[in-house]
Amino acid sequence: MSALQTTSLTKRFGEFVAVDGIDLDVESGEVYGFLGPNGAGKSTTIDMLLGFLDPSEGSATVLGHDATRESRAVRQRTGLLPDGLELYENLTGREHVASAIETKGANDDPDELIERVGLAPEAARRRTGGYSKGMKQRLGLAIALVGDPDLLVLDEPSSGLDPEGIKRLRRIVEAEADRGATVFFSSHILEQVEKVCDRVGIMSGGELVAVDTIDNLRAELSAESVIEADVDGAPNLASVEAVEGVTAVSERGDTVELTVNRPAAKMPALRALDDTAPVVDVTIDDASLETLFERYTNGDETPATTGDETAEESAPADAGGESA
Ligand SMILES: Nc1ncnc2c1ncn2[C@@H]1O[C@H](COP(=O)(O)OP(=O)(O)OP(=O)(O)O)[C@@H](O)[C@H]1O
Repeated sequence: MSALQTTSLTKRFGEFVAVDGIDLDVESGEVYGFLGPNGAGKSTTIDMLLGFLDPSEGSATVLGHDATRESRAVRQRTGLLPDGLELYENLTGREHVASAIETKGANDDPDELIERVGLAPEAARRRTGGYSKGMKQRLGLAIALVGDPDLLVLDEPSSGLDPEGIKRLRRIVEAEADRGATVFFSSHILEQVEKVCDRVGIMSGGELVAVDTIDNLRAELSAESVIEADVDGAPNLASVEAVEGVTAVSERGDTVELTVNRPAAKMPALRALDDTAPVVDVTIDDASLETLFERYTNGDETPATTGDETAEESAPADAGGESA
């Protein structure tokens, strides 16, 4: 069953097409990574999914509700951590969580949620005006978790988190998925998406340019490995080039560089080379997920490989310990 489905979902701002006819399909219980560099259209899509923006064309169905006409019903069952969370500076963190519980008619214990996201109880009793980015993100996550939502929409949730916060976020996402929630997780940070998501959709320039499981992306990636082999003697490059799956061969001094387009071609290529000149050392560079991402989003801004791991000025003490 789909938790979230869009049909030709489009958003134009004047002449500019921010989201260009995307067809998303996210299964119930799935952890879906919504990837793309800055400006790719992720936040605009999320705003349409939750009824904050009307589509210019197309439609979205979220948890069985029309995202535009029934946005209240969608939002009641969704926990959202928005990009650029806005807080009331004069209210404490705990007051924000308590207010979210009241608004949703939920019966969560605010202190439990605060502990779960790793915000120290003393920090939660302070006004949010002095919060660091990481503390705001933790608080935003606590608010998103209110009422055990059927769908969690997390827009760049790791932004501003330190490594401990990122690990904790991952465990929370996993626990939410185990509970049966669907998690829609937007990010330009590949490393985190790779670790938690069942499938990813890659946005570029407003278009959904790829959708696949991480395993399939990996398989496609390993399709391009570069092998550097140091040889003792003069190799016959033509016989290596003849091996199926070898796409490029070049020689630099005693080093031969081979590019293969599938994992199964690595050993035959090396054997063929070794037959012509003994191979004395080998390094294999399997392309990273980042390389694939760059290929799909070519021309767009290069994504970061790690989070904005900005140290929090007043890093919250680990109130809850490291329980999973
Ligand atoms: N209200 C608006 N008016 C005009 N253009 C807009 C508006 N909102 C977004 N855009 C443009 O639409 C494009 C997509 O923006 P969006 O915020 O959805 O991207 P994103 O993938 O979420 O990027 P980021 O990771 O930077 O948040 C950008 O070029 C942005 O400048």
